[in-house]
Amino acid sequence: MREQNKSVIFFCRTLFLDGMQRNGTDETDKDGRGGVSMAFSLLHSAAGLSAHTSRRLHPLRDTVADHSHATTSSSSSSSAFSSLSFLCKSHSSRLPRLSALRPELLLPCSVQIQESQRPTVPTVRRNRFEEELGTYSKGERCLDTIQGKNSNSSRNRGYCRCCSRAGATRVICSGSSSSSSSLQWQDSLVTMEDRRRILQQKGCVVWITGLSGSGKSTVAFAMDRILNSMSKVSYVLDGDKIREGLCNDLGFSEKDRQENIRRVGETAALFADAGLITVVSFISPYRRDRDRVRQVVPVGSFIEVFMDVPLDVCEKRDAKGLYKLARQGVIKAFTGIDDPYEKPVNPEIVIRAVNEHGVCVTPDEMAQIIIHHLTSKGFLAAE
Ligand SMILES: Nc1ncnc2c1ncn2[C@@H]1O[C@H](COP(=O)(O)OS(=O)(=O)O)[C@@H](OP(=O)(O)O)[C@H]1O
Ligand SMILES: Nc1ncnc2c1ncn2[C@@H]1O[C@H](COP(=O)(O)OP(=O)(O)O)[C@@H](O)[C@H]1O
Repeated sequence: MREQNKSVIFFCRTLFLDGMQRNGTDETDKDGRGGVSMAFSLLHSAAGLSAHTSRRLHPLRDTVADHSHATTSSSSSSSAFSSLSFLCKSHSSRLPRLSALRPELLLPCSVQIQESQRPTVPTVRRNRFEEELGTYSKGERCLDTIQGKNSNSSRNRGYCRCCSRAGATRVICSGSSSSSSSLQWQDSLVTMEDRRRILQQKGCVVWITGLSGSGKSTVAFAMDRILNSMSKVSYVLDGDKIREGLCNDLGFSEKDRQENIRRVGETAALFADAGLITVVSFISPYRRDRDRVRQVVPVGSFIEVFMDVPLDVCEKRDAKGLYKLARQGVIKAFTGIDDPYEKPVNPEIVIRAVNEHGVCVTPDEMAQIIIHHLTSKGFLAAE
């Protein structure tokens, strides 16, 4: 068993799910279990490993056990990517819960738990959106200022508002906050460029927005299939699927939609950081929410695709019968009927149901338009 796993680990691609990142994916999950187990579950799926819904499992203990199974079984797979291994590095706030795990569960599945070696600087990281849009109070400083370090991590963009240093690393302020956690971002020792060389592609987020029935999912999965046939590693985050798991506590109010998009945006950004062509198909009706996701993805790596399909076409399709129910008033706040949809102002790609000759465009043709864009921007090549 141990020997077998050694070889798996030797070949595998690693990805850190660091306690720090819970600030993004499970910020509203006070318990902290849901986001981590869901992230494991999604990554299992992305790697083509056996995926279990997090709700069926005891979060953490069972995902680790599940991971043990996945790692072992992946040893026979020829796909390098299916040998994904997770090194879960814990910060102090998570230790009590993780330390309850039995060592015999942890050792064979290469999940290592260790406390940060670095001295902990009492820092508090706010919601990233607030950081970028908001201002800092007197006395607040960014982590760069405290540690005097600079990072070239692709996700650490922007500038520090307190010291106004352009190109500074992630903005983390040391001011007071309602959160009592002591967080410190640890940069990965593997860069995006390292991953790009191996995968022969550059991670990005293809964000498909449009009305219900505009063809978002159809195009997303057509892209996934075509990219797969080109030996490119892609993964679709589809509204329906994510709403069953990661966002199953959310409805369709403006606030819930905002949180929905924030969570999937953070998840997509992690997937892109891991090198995947990440295809996201959500209505995402609010321009502000989409623009915020653009901010958490490296510059140039967010490709907004607008499914410019008129409401009457979507309503005629009514694949799920939801428009009919919305017109009858059974479903409230349905996008396009009694809830707003804000069209993108300057999307990278606009997809229309008919071409300039008035001929219907097939889903594969739509997918090819997006893939052509990815190729022209260099996302499907190593350099
Ligand atoms: N009130 C209301 N408005 C819009 N859509 C609704 C609503 N209620 C349920 N549904 C179904 O939920 C799917 C949209 O989920 P999303 O996560 O993409 O929505 S959003 O981005 O948070 O607005 C959407 O799926 P798609 O048809 O694939 O877009 C609908 O099937
Ligand atoms: N290019 C297309 N031409 C014609 N029908 C399409 C096209 N793309 C999708 N459809 C159909 O439209 C309906 C809604 O598509 P779907 O992908 O589920 O939309 P969304 O994810 O935006 O709700 C489905 O019945 C699908 O078969």
